Amino acid sequence: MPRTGVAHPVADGPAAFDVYDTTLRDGAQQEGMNLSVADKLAIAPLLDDLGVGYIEGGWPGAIPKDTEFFARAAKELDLRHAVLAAFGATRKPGVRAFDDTQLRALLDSEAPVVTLVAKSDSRHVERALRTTGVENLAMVADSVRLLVGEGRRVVVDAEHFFDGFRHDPAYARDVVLAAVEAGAETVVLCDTNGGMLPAGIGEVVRDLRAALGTADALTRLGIHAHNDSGCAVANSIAAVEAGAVHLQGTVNGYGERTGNADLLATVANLELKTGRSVLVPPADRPGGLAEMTRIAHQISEVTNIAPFARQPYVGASAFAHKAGLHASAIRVDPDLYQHIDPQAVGNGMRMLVSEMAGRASIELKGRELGFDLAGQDEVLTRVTQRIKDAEAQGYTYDAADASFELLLAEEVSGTRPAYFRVESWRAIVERAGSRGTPATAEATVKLHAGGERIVATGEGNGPVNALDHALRLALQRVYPELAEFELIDFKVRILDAMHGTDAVTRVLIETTDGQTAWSTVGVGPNLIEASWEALTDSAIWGLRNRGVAPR
Ligand SMILES: CC(=O)SCCNC(=O)CCNC(=O)[C@H](O)C(C)(C)COP(=O)(O)OP(=O)(O)OC[C@H]1O[C@@H](n2cnc3c(N)ncnc32)[C@H](O)[C@@H]1OP(=O)(O)O
Ligand SMILES: CC(=O)C(=O)O
Repeated sequence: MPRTGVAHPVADGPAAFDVYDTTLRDGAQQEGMNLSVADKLAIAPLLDDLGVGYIEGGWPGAIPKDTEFFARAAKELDLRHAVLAAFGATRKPGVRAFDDTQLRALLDSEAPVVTLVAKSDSRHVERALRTTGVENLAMVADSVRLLVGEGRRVVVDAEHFFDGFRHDPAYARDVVLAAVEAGAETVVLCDTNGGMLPAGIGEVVRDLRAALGTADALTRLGIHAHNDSGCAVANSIAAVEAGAVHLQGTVNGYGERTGNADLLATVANLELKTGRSVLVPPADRPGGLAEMTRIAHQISEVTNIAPFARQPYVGASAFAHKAGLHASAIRVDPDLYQHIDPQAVGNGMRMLVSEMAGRASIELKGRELGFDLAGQDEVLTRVTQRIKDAEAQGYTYDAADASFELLLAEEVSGTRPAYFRVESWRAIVERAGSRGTPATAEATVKLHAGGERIVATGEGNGPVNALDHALRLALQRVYPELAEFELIDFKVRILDAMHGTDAVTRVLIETTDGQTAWSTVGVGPNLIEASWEALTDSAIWGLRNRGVAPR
């Protein structure tokens, strides 16, 4: 087969099973996502590390950034296994394929694989394309033939296939046949509106294969599922089990509306639950399933969309255990409450401590934090009770590991790390000037550390900010390490909304020293008091974590 003008890495043909990523095309259709060319160039190698076979880079000719992406990718990307695919549509009705400017742009992209979206629901042909069924079949065949003749491998995305097949099975089948007979190597059945359920997907794929008759053996089918019914991953697996050998999806399930099938969960299910080997990670770089969690989070960094904690397999909560009964079984064997070993996908098990904890939860969390509490029933009972009492007052420890660790250290050793002793603190807010002039705050702390009594005053744009400055200023003379600590998140929650301004307040603070991030909690009837508690816990945990001895 001729391959003219192809500058990107080329794979000779489809594998027995293809994983085709469309994060950079359909994923980018997600509300709020706007990927630059540099973003796409940063994501593509991560997808290659994951081990996908294809990276759909975008729609050159329709979106200027995507045209630029393909031009730059040819020079800048060094992909080990994945092949780039350019996405576009079949020729316009009544226009020769050769003269269709968008098809020309797909050729100009020099992507070795071109994926064409084609109408396969006769209602869409008539109402959206406003042409005849016969002309649409010609649009599919002509477009595929042109691209194949120019040496491109062609995938056809049969848009609205499942709805179309149910409405007019013969026409939907004819679209598939037109693509295959013209030389498309794979026809991807799209649940474009995402409303299907797994049983229906399996049924349609099987019925189509029967309707293809002898052509079935020559036809590679794929699946492209959207998540509008919440079933995109299950629908993709149902299609694979019914015979699809090409899987499309997006990392983290990004995509139009409610997103596409999450490629990560789908491939993890296929590899770990059905025994198929579908990823081809590079031999010379860390990748594949075991790096999936890292790759998912690195891609989140580039898309600037916060990772979803409850995402299957790769989410921070995917293997986080809160209930005491779960922990007690996990202490015997983690498999009793986990569907896989989290390490298989590069994730890890975490214990959460809360009012739902039992002694086993505390023992396992303690082990995670470096405390061996096995057999220390008295300590375990005391800590469990203290946690339950504190959570009843409004504390929450599953979001404040650092405060829990300090509490545990105190119960184990009998004392709290004595880095400083607070004599008093105060904060005032002042607005000097007329309405519209920003208010400022000033705080004074008096404490004892390093054998001295220290009085320090800090200013800030609010009382907590001022207190934070004053506390650091006072302590930095004795603990210069504090200069590296930075407050990165501050959350306030009113716990008893019925009480209005005299309600109990919970403050959660996240701090970093550039290497580690830690969270602390404070609770009180007063926002500033709760904040002070979280701020002091934060300073103490940070110093203790660095191995600094009280001075
Ligand atoms: C299911 C999917 O997600 S497919 C991917 C969809 N992605 C995108 O739409 C993102 C990129 N899109 C774009 O940049 C623009 O929509 C373009 C450049 C493709 C087209 O823009 P415009 O020429 O301004 O047309 P517009 O978007 O208003 O309408 C789409 C046209 O394509 C036609 N069309 C739709 N599907 C197809 C198809 N498979 N084959 C040929 N023409 C098609 C429509 O009938 C309509 O034609 P009309 O202009 O004669 O009414
Ligand atoms: C092609 C595509 O993105 C769809 O049908 O959903």
